[in-house]
Amino acid sequence: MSVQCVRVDREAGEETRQRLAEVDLVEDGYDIVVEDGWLYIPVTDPASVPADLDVVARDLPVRETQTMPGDLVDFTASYERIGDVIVVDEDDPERAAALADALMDSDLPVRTVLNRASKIKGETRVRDWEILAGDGTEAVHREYGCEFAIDLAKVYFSPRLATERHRVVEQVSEGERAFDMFAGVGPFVIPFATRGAECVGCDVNEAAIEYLRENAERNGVEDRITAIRGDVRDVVAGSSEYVDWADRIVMNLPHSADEFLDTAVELAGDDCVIHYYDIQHEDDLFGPGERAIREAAESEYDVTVETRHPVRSYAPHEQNVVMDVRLTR
Ligand SMILES: C[S@@+](CC[C@H](N)C(=O)[O-])C[C@H]1O[C@@H](n2cnc3c(N)ncnc32)[C@H](O)[C@@H]1O
Repeated sequence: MSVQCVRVDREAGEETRQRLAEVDLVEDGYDIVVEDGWLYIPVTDPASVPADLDVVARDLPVRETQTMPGDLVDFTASYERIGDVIVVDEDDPERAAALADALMDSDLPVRTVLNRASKIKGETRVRDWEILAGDGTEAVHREYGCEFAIDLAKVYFSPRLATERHRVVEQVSEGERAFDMFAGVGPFVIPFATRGAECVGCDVNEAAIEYLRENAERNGVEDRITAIRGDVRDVVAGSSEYVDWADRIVMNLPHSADEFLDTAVELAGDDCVIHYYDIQHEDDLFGPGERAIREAAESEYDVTVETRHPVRSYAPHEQNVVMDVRLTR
């Protein structure tokens, strides 16, 4: 997949990587690649890259897990970075404590180290955390020029979807109307609004809606975002305001998006693209979603699947996939 990268002479590679890492700009989800004497370092936010560095787009291999940098090579655990919070997944308490100490002593910008203490669960898709070092579960994360305040103990957020979200964001044009049915803290609608879209983000989680409002203000787009708390089915059924309204709909609730397709069809205007996220077995990644969408929409709309691709692997033989589906009538 095409990713924004800093391209530097190989000789200056490590120094540049460290410089970008210090300001939290290295995108951990892709491998760094060397080719023809150049090093390509994927970045989270091309707009914040210092002006003396070249930013180019190129294909890079997706990195399934991030391994610990230089001074932490003894640890094989993977990690994710959300602002200055590092998230690890370590079952052994002694190793977890040693890992947290090593991370706090490393040259990474780290305020807190969290260990996963449960799976993502329930309607709000939040997990339990063990605080291994530092304080609190709140972070401010930057993604492609936008800033998101997040409390990981209260809301869902995954930095691994950054490139996929950016792919969708790039399709948005000024003046269009976008509805995110499961908006979380706003990683789709906030960048949509920065491109001039009029957006609605709905979420059943009160804390997510509070952060969505705060993040809209942080990014100066509060005038273009309406944040609504509630089950999106009730929100749409209870008001005609958004019926036939949307040019674009985001459905990122992968295990149960099919249960919300009737609501999506109600929201859709005459020409509407749905970004439909799903988790399916590798034997038939797209069939179940496509059949469900056709069943919900085909009596009213022509249905065209414009894009389909895996986003990341979810479990052995299971993939998180996306389809961009256009409904026209
Ligand atoms: C997988 S998260 C996605 C959040 C965000 N779109 C993102 O990419 O980070 C799904 C979100 O849907 C919300 N949710 C679950 N059921 C819902 C419902 N019936 N109506 C509205 N939101 C719901 C959860 O609270 C959660 O924030």
